[in-house]
Amino acid sequence: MAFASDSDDEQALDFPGGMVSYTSEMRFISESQEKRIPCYRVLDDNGEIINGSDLEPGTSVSKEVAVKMYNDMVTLQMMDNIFYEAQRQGRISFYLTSMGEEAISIASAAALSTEDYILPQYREPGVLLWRGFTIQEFANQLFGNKADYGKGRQMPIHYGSNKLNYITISSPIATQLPQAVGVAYSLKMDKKDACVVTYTGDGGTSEGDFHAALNFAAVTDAPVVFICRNNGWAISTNVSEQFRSDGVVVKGQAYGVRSIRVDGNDALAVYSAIHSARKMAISEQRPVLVEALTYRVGHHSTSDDSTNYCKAIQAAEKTEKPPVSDLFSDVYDVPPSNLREQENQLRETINKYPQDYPSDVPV
Ligand SMILES: Cc1ncc(C[n+]2csc(CCOP(=O)(O)OP(=O)(O)O)c2C)c(N)n1
Ligand SMILES: [K+]
Repeated sequence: MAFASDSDDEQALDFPGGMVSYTSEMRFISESQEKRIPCYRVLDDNGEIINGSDLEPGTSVSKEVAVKMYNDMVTLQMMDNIFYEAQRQGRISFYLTSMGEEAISIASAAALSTEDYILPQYREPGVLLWRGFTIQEFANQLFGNKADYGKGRQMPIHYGSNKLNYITISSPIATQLPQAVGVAYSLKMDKKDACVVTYTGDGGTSEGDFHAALNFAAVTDAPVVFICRNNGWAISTNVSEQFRSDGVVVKGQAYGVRSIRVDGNDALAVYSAIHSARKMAISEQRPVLVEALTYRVGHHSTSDDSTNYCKAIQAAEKTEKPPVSDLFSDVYDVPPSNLREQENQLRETINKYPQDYPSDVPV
């Protein structure tokens, strides 16, 4: 049996990737850290800048940029409301809103150059809006008309724009991630002063493509920024059923990718983090992972009814209604005759017209 000694610990193994020190202590690496990775924010709960907060040095947001960010976030909400209603009216076949997640797409777009390539998931039309895609251009795609750049071949919301360096959305989750690394590698070979920014939801990180992409980006030193919108849900699957790790941010380190967790509802924090991430990606030629914590305020899409996976709602819906007799009890110790008469009349009416009364109320 070997005993631990200090001198043991000083010995090291020269192994590909660097020196590995020896230890005679058998210690498994814990599956979790004691404390969760903190979430970077700049604004407090009231939207005021926190004193001494760490905005990236040199990143002051001009009034013009701040106003455009606000305008675009409001425009995105209005656009979502109108197109959502159009879908409900049967005028388009499908729609998906960004409600609750506007700050991630708009503030990240604000921190980029239009030379940077975007490989989106589907909840980032805010980037297009920021870059000047018009409401008419969105509408043309949604209606699949002749003016749609995709010639009506795609489902609604699968936008794309050559002019704006926004690669067309494809439905299969996470395929854009390894593709983004390929695009970033080509920018690297061409020595371009630009990077690739690719988006995924937390659900996308449960796909193999996410893991392949992070590793691929790390080993090719590709200038790509991965932005994960962690809104806690992949349609009806909660993150607790998707992974046991501390969210998504910790996966970066395992692949050798620098990473940060940020408050996705804090537009200034998103702007600052993406501005820094872009600079690191280009000047240091490396990938960066950003996990933005956020909430999906609406349904997943028009094909989904999220009240179905509210557990509370399902349980309440399945529980029997109180019986008819409860309508007449709990007021009088001995019900007066007129009340008993009303109860009898009600029961007779229900017996006569059962189809007009809810079947789940015990008579
Ligand atoms: C490979 C693949 N599997 C399943 C689906 C069906 N699907 C569409 S969206 C979605 C949820 C994705 O969730 P997430 O990545 O967290 O994004 P969010 O919708 O929350 O923005 C799923 C499972 C798909 N499009 N592609
Ligand atoms: K995709």
